[in-house]
Amino acid sequence: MSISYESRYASSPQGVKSYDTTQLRNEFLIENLFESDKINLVYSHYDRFISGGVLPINKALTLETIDPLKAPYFLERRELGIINVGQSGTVTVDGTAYNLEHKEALYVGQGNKDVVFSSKSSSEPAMFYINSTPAHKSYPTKKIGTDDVEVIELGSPETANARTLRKYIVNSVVDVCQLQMGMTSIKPGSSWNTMPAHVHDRRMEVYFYFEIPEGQSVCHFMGEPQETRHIWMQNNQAVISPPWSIHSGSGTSNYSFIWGMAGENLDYGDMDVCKIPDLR
Ligand SMILES: O=C(O)C(=O)C[C@H](O)C(=O)CO
Ligand SMILES: [Zn+2]
Repeated sequence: MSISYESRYASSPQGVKSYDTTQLRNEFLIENLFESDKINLVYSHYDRFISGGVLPINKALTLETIDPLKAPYFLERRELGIINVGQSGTVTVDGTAYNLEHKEALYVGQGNKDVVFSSKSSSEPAMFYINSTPAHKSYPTKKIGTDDVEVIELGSPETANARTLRKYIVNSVVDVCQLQMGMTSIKPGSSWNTMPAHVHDRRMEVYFYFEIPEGQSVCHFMGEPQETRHIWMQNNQAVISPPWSIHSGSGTSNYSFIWGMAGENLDYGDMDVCKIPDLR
């Protein structure tokens, strides 16, 4: 089989207070997203959010249904967001081919039966990072190129959090049921993402860290604002953030990450910001 999945159940904030490093990592860290000629998925019970990596090298890979969906095909009741963090590739949706270059994205609406991923070159493969959430309506499939995104500059070098945030799959760019996805790149010399930190109890979130240089790492902070924990992240790993948790990180160099979220509403800005001196 080219597709494999793992289920992660929800944890309460009370329970997480007593987790040691191993249990924290087992519950929230997603280590092996990209494996040659495989689709690796993690099905989180927070908002039934699926995160995955697709790495076609020698063959095309089909997004087949998985048992937890109990559905005849993957997108029967789901929508899908794809961002290519590798080289040139193609996603074919019910016979229509969409070429995705580095950092281009595709939104695939609910009801599409066949989704097939391929790379243009096996020596310089595409790497498709994917997020999928339950969907109640079928919206059109749409490619989002690097010129289509909404760009916001955040932070400053003085507070070590200068970064560029790009909104790819948000409802001002593409019609969606509940999925939101974007990419944030930390500027050289800065290290912090999402600082001041925030929570949004209406939505869970997953961060996928990439472009971390060899030999460097990102320390990701999670937990209730007054009860934080950390997880050391390596390149091309993701981390699940429960709705009650902050999600922020500081790297030993600059880096990028893809954020994806789902839940109650589509209001990107309705986060509850935590005052930095109040964090514990
Ligand atoms: O650097 C940031 O700030 C972010 O990228 C924040 C994420 O977009 C987020 O957490 C949205 O809720
Ligand atoms: Zn957030």
